[in-house]
Amino acid sequence: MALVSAMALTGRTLPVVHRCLRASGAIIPGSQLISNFRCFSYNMAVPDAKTGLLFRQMFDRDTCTYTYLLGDRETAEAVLIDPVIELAARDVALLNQLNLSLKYVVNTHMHADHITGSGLLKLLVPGCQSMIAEASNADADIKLKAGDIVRFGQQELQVRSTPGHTSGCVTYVMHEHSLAFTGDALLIGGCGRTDFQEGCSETLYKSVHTQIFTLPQHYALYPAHDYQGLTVTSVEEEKKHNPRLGRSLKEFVQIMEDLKMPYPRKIDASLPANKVCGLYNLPDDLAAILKDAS
Ligand SMILES: N[C@@H](CCC(=O)N[C@@H](CSS)C(=O)NCC(=O)O)C(=O)O
Repeated sequence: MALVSAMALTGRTLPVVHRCLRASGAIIPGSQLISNFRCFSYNMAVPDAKTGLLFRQMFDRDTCTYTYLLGDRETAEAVLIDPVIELAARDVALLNQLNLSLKYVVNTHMHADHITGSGLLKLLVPGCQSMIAEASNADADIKLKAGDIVRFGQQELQVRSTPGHTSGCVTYVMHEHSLAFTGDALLIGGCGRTDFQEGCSETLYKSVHTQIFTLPQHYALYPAHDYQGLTVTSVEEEKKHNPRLGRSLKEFVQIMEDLKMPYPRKIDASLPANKVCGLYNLPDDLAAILKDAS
């Protein structure tokens, strides 16, 4: 359960936040108590207060997507990585509760299983800017390239290009805190599928082996999804135990070919919407929220 302080929300965003939360299945009685129906957030053991980084991992139960909130304790500037449109209100509520100011909404790639919260968050938090890799061919205020640094306060995210699941996939590395956000390139004990968008197994294998497995062993890795209830892994664990990526390239390609997974339920709505920050042809409940916010 999360207790949202209504006082912390601005008059403008509060009604929109309420509608978003209703649409996402959260219950809002007068007390502002939000049920744990679809989402949760909690403190991670690392990094701690001493590092100057405020870190929250949040989960969308519908699509098993992780959204990460990173805040610089010194300046209160913050970024969100991979927000989900139905949970934009949860993210705004948490930002307000923690007295953080959202600077960037950052995407690891153009998602196929859910609609990004980037566009809606830009409306709810005027002044924040969206980011995605240039290679994704999606719209955003800032298009990222390998080697770019995303700065918020005293914190830095290094952009590493990790294509293969899609051609615009990137991994964000925080060297100062020994951790990385791998998007769908590397999942815990798995990896992103390579059978649609511009998926390519050989490319994904090379990306992970050259850009992620070359990080120091102790770096913590945070994926964009987990379907087993796991939250975090490390370079060392994945190099030792990943049942797909720990094999030879030839074996990996065969494993990926044999997956034969059904397409994500929301792929038809997600891909066209995510090309334009999530603001296209939305279902009625989300379109109504958008109308309120604009
Ligand atoms: N059942 C889910 C979609 C599951 C899925 O396809 N996940 C993707 C990442 S989101 S495009 C994936 O790459 N999975 C790899 C794996 O091994 O699970 C839904 O319908 O949303």
